[in-house]
Amino acid sequence: MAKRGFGQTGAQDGEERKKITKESFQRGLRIFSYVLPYKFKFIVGLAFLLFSSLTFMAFPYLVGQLFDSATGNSTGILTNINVIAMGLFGVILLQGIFSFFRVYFFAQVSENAVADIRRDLYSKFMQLPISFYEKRRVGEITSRITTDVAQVQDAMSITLAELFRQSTTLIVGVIIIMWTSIKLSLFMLATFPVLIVLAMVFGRRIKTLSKKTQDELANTNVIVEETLQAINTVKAFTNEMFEVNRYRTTLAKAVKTAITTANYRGAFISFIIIGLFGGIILVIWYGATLVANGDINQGDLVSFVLYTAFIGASVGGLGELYGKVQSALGATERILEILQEQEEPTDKSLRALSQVPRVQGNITYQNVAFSYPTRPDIQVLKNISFEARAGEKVAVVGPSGAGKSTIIQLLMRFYDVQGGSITVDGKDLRDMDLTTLRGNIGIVPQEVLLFGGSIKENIAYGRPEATEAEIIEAAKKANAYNFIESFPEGLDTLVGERGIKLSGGQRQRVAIARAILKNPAILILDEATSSLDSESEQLVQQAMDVLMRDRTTIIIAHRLATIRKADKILVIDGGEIVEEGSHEQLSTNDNGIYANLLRLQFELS
Ligand SMILES: Nc1ncnc2c1ncn2[C@@H]1O[C@H](COP(=O)(O)OP(=O)(O)OP(=O)(O)O)[C@@H](O)[C@H]1O
Repeated sequence: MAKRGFGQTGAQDGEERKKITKESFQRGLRIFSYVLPYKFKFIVGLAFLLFSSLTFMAFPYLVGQLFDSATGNSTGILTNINVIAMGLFGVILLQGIFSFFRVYFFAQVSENAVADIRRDLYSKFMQLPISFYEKRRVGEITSRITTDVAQVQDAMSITLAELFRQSTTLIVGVIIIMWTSIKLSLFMLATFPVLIVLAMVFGRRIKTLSKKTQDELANTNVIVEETLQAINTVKAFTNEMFEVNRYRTTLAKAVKTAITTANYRGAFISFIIIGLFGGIILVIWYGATLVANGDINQGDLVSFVLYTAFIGASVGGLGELYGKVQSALGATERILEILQEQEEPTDKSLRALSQVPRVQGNITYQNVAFSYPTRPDIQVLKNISFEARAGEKVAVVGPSGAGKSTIIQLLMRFYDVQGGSITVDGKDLRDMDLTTLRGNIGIVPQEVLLFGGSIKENIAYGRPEATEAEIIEAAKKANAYNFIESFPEGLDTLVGERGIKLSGGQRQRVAIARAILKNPAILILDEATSSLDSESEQLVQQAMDVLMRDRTTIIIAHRLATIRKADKILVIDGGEIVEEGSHEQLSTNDNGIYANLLRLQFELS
């Protein structure tokens, strides 16, 4: 079967960080539908956030009062130094308590909402058609559920809170200073537009650079993932150092960009510091002249300076937050894009295989034409017509790349045909429910992939509701029970990454047991090209024979023994059926392709 091999790359789709526009912001807000189920906690969290932001704003005021009462200029209700100091402690205490509850509630909302997003994304991944996966790299897709979701989580818990806090500080701060002294406030505010314009120019540059850093880092991760997945291939080709160099080069590029970004970020931060403190010095200077003229008193100047520092910090903070909101919006859009992808039309109401209506298994291909969605210009199948009646065994043979696996993929409706039609029991696959179709097909692939877990779980994958007795029976029929029993833990023996490694023949027999348990009307066998030792081969063959009984079987055949038993042989070449008939009919035609294939390919098997 055609596999997506090592080093194969899918078309990479753009991952631009979206500019914040009204539309992107509105689209981004749609992710908040995930917050809706937790809206009560969210609102309580927001309230605590507001309380903590507001109490903090009392701090400069009280410090001013403290200063006034110390210098004997006190005019307000607060005159006693001790009372004011207590008040300051009170403010900090409240601030601490409010912050705790703010974090507590926001964590509950964001953790739950993010788990919901992850669950929906994963459920989507499971239900998207194969063609979706062919256009993308696995690393790219997994980063949706990891990196992008983490960014959204950050946005929901930290960024949003910061945004809210900084904005409150800015607005309330400006109102308070205006109220304290209009003159001084206007003077102070005159220095700010300059700061803001410069911050925006800086911010934009940093944003593009951060995106570049992210992209380059993603490239390095793709190398890690691909090579780890295909570590055997890397080692077989002794390409370890080649890969290390490839990684090193890509990493070096990422580091270079990251450092440039960091330089800009550093410059940005020092600019904020210098600008901010420069501004404060100017304000103190002008404030001092106002105090000298008796326009305001000393305590007011102290609070004013503190408010100015708060306002300055929040403006600086908002600049940084802009970038974060932007990344979060980008991540949100990428997540929503996936959530809006069209799923395969499976019937989710059919919970158990036993509920799937059984077909008889009459298969007809009528002038089928097909090209893969990723390569629409290459026609892989042309005008394929054949029939497999219920219970018949049809062997598909032909050179590599002829289109054998494609014929099978179309039967499972991994893709839709572009011309002609495929019917099962006279019904077009496109009009058939996908769950019914696939529920009636069993497959024993060439390379059997077992999931991490016990042998029992792996066999039960064919029919999750099966009882232990049924699993054992299937294992026996598949000639698998003997070797399973020889393991100390029997059916509970773990396989896969952390378990025992089964041999090729054993894996195939587990796959056969899976298919027997599923008991499908239609069977697809993709014979292994690599030969097993003769004993194992015989066991597999026997098991296959049991499995094929009374089912319509389509076999991508590589062994003469299998082909001989077939009711019909289809010889495929260049995406077309070039010969069709029984072994006896085809092998007598000495000049035929089949006879030639027999000589070249099957003679020795
Ligand atoms: N997912 C895919 N996307 C694009 N092209 C594909 C895909 N799978 C297979 N092809 C192409 O379609 C053609 C037929 O491939 P297919 O896997 O059906 O051949 P095959 O006869 O099964 O070969 P083999 O015996 O080597 O497995 C090949 O040219 C292959 O490159």
